[in-house]
This record gives sequence, structure tokens and C-alpha cells, in this order.
Amino acid sequence: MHQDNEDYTNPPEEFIGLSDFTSCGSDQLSFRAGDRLLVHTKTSADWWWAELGGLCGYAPSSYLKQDVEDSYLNQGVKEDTSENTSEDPWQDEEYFGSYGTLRLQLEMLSDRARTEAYRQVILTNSAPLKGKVVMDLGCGTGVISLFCARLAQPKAVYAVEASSIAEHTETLVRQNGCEEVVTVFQGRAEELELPGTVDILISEWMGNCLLFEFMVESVLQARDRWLREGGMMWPSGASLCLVPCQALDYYTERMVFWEQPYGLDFTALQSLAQSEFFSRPRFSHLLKPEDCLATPCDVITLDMLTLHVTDLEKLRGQFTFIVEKAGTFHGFTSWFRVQFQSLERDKTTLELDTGPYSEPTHWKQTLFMLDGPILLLGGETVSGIILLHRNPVWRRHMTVTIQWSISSTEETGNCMVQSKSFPMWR
Ligand SMILES: NC(=[NH2+])NCCC[C@H]1O[C@@H](n2cnc3c(N)ncnc32)[C@H](O)[C@@H]1O
Repeated sequence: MHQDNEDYTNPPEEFIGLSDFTSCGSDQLSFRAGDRLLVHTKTSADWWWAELGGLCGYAPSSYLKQDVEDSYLNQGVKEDTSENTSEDPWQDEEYFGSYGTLRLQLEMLSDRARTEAYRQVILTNSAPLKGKVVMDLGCGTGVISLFCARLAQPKAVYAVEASSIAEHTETLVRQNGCEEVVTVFQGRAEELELPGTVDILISEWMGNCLLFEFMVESVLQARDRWLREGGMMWPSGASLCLVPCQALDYYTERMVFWEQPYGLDFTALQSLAQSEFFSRPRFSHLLKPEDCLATPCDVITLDMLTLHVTDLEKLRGQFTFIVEKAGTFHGFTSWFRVQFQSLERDKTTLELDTGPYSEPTHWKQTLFMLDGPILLLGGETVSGIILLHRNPVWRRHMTVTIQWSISSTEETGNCMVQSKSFPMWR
């Protein structure tokens, strides 16, 4: 494996393994989380030629992070980042700034499937909600808190909202005659003092690809601090779903377009098009059911009562799809489902499904485009893993890495494993 004739003109850089990687080919280098690899050549965006313990091979760049300490030492510069961290890793100013606008609040309120799902949860649990204390984390305009006060008889609802919209929420609570029950707390949930523990923590925290924005961390922190023993989390569970799919319209408008615009040959721009349009996930993609090439599957499932913040650093799921029909494999599409367990034992669990077979929501779905389309005949197996790696610096961001291989009954040789990483967004 060691290549003596490598010309290592630049000194190798030390990188740390973010998670275990098992070689899928003779030229790949296996390593474990925490291993310190020497990267000699960044041969491509996704694969780097590296060395570990005298062995060399290709390592996936998305599994590696620069050892910041080490890089400072290399430069002989030791900045004290405590003073001059110019940007907040949570980007809270722009995050809460955006939620202070009516545009986003209107988008969420206009999302009938989303808002009605939460209303149904309150309505069907109105009896057991009587006399309970509820926390609505990230209440926005307070719509869920108002559902609680109007459709049930809770003892109290703590409506928590960090953005400036909270100034208006108080007025909405009064105008709807709920000021006896609903109290608005303006501020970050992590920093607020509430009057006491709560029986139910309800929140609409889900982002694109379920976790983007990582508001879920705030929900888990609030659970650990304010939810009483035996209390209920709404949503109680969440699943990330995935399916291999066709995306011919998107592929045509972003890639095929360059073949002959106005009779000219612009194919020289196609590699730029690939990196600009296909290297990151596409939010708000509306997947048509007929473009699913297999039965979708849940790749990651979260129990909101037992999930820990540390679990969010890296989440891993496996998948095996049987391709049900001939078609063009352009990419994978993901979405999520969240469950709301009933407050009463053995009563039905309600669910909000943001997938292609349900009423569209403002999230729509998220499309991960392959570098190039693959023709499938039907009957093949697409199997692999999906990794959600939270950005260690920018805490609302993550990178989604999908590793897959395609095997068909005809082909007996070992199938090639492909891998692609999609930063979301940093
Ligand atoms: N489903 C989502 N992706 N976003 C929809 C809900 C987000 C709402 O929660 C508020 N919010 C988010 N995090 C927090 C927090 N830690 N504390 C208080 N309000 C918050 C945010 O200002 C916005 O009004």
C-alpha cells in the first residue's frame, strides 16, 4: 500500500478522523475516530491520499477534520480565540433575526399540514391535558399555545420565543382571551427561568433533512432542565426517511441545458454546473411519487425522551433498497416523519409525514444529486449508509455523507462503493 515514489512536495498536514472509516477497496485507508492521519495529497475534493501507521491509501475528506491546534502550531501562531471569535458558532443574530420577520412565521402558519397536525394533537389529547403545565418551545406567534388554551384546559402554558416576534405574541394571547393560561417568555430557552417544571414539552423544531438548524439541541436542553420525570415530549419520536429517485427535470434544467443553448455548445460549463448545483443538498425539492425508484425506508429514528445532545454529533443509518422499476438513478431524496404519542395509554399515536405520499409541507423534501445519472433496469439492490456529521464549529450545520453500492443479480463481481458528501451548508 505504501507508495515510495510519491512526490510529497508539500509537507503533509495532520488531520483527525471524525469517525471510523472502513476501507471498501484495496486503495482505501481504514481508520478510527480520533486517529491522526498525515494527508500528503488532496487528490480530489472527496478523496485524499493519506498515511497512517506506515500504510497509505485514499481517505474520504468528509471524515477528516483539521487539527486546529496543530495548524496554529504549524503557523507558529497561537491566537487566543476567546476574545476574537468574530462570529457566533450558532449564528443566533441572523437565525433569530429571520424568525423575527412575518415572512417565515407566515410560511409556517400557512403550512396547513404542519399546523393542523399540531392542532389535532392538542384536540385529541384535550381531556388528559386538563390541569397540566405545557412548555411551547419556539412558540413564534404562539399558535400552538393558543391551541392548548382554546382546545383544552391546561393549568398553564409557557410560550417561549427568542426572536422579536415575541413582542407581538403577548398581544395575540390577550386578543384571543388566553392571558389567564398562556405566559410569553421572550428569550432563548437555554437562558430563561420558568416558574417550574412542565408536564409536556411541545415544539415544532424540525428543519430540512430533520436536523438542519439543530434547534433540536435547544429542545433536548430544555427537556433535561424543565420536563418532569414521566413527562411527554411532543414530538415523541422522529424518523429520517430516504429513497433513491429520479430527478430528470432538475437534471435537465441544471445539466443538460448546457449541451446546446441557442444552438451553441456550452458543455465546457458542465463541470462547474455539477459543483455549483449538485455538491450541496437541494432544499424544497418536490419529489413526485412516480420518481421513487424503490420503497422509501427510515434510515435514522430518534426517541425524543432518551436522545442525548452528544448523539447529535454523528448519526448513522443503513439502507437496502430493491429497485422496483427501470429508471434513471439521479440521486437520493430525504424527508422526515414525527410522531406524537398519546397522553393516554394505548390511544393512537398521531404522525406528521412530510414525504412525497403526503400533503406537501413548507419543508417539501431534500434532494441529494449524484455526480452523474445511473441507468437502472429494475431488480438491482442499492445498499449503503448515510452519515449526518454535525459541523464541529458552525453548530447549526452538518454534512450528509451517503455511501452506496449497486448490485444486480446478473453481476457477480464485487460492486463498487460510491460515496458523496453534501455540506449543509458549511
Ligand atoms: N421548525 C423550525 N426549523 N423552525 C420553526 C420554529 C422555530 C421558532 O423557534 C424559535 N426558537 C428556536 N430556537 C429557540 C430557542 N433556543 N429559544 C427560544 N426560541 C427558539 C425561533 O425563533 C422560531 O420562532
